Amino acid sequence: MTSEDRLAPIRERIDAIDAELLRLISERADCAREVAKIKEAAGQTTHYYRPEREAEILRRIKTQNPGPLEDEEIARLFREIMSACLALERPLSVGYLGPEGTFTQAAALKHFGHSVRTQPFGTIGDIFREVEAGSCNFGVVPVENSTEGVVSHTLDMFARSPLLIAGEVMLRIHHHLLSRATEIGAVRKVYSHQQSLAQCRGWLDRHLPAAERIAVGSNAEAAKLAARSGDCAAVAGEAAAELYELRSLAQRIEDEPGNTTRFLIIGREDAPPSGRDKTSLLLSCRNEAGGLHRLLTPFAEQDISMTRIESRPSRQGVWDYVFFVDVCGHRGDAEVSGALAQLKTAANLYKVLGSYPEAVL
Ligand SMILES: O=C(O)C(=O)C[C@]1(C(=O)O)C=C[C@@H](O)C=C1
Repeated sequence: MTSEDRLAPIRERIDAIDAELLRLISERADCAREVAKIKEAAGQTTHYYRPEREAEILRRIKTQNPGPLEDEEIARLFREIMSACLALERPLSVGYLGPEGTFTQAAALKHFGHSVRTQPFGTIGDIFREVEAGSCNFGVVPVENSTEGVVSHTLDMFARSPLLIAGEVMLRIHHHLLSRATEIGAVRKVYSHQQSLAQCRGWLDRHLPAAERIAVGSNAEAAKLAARSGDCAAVAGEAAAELYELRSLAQRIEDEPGNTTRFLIIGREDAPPSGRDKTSLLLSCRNEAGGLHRLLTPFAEQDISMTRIESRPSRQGVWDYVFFVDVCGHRGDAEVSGALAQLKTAANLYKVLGSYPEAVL
């Protein structure tokens, strides 16, 4: 029997499975239409997107996954099915830090799937403004990188904005050296976002010590610039290579192999409880011995884990600081709401930035 003969019956099985999958996915899409009708009747026009429900579904799929596909892979497939179902109910528009091809766009698509309308904006401030004005349903902004630390501009925007955090996305960041040149030796200038240059500092020192490093607004803009001249390169992601037709001269040049960026989903509302949530807060206390310790004591007393604390100058006094704090749990949970009530009375500044599901994908 030839290999073609052996393949034929398996392909027949695949065709039958595909027909069944198609039937089931269409049936699921019909259910989404029913859901939309109920939401419409209830007048919940702003609640078509349900982050807590999506997080629950993805978590369940991952625990039920029998293999052989990886949990992440199967969750990505379901992510896209839900994205298409939501688009049938009501398409979402999502603003991100552009231009096209940035990691922020990749984060937006990872979180919402490919059926949303993504819209690039030039600055983090523009994204906040557009979501506040209602021209985008949600925005996606970078907040911290595992190698380079916090994106301070994003944190500062929260201090001034009424927007809330409705979700988080973790994205593994792989940087490549992209150019029209055919070899690394021909590269005289390297463009990238300053964080990316910093994340690849060691590699650039070793392989391109003489090349000039130029910081620009985004990795995608760097790729655009690199596409203009044969002796330039960009440090950017895979999406930018395709978009700007650049050759990848070296892959995965980041100094830390676990390099991950965390992005936040910002919206006019945060998310209802999903069972595994985080709450982000903006706090400040009196500038005195033990002030911060006293402020955070309610979390310890209620056994609430703090996953992050970041300090930023308050811009009000020379030595005054505000703290960005993330804790496990939803602000509607009894322990968290108890701790928050205590905190509110003790803090100089107290602002809940939102409760939202922990990243699933
Ligand atoms: O359950 C809902 O409320 C739905 O709208 C359905 C659905 C889904 O496809 O499962 C779609 C979009 C929502 O964001 C959450 C879930």
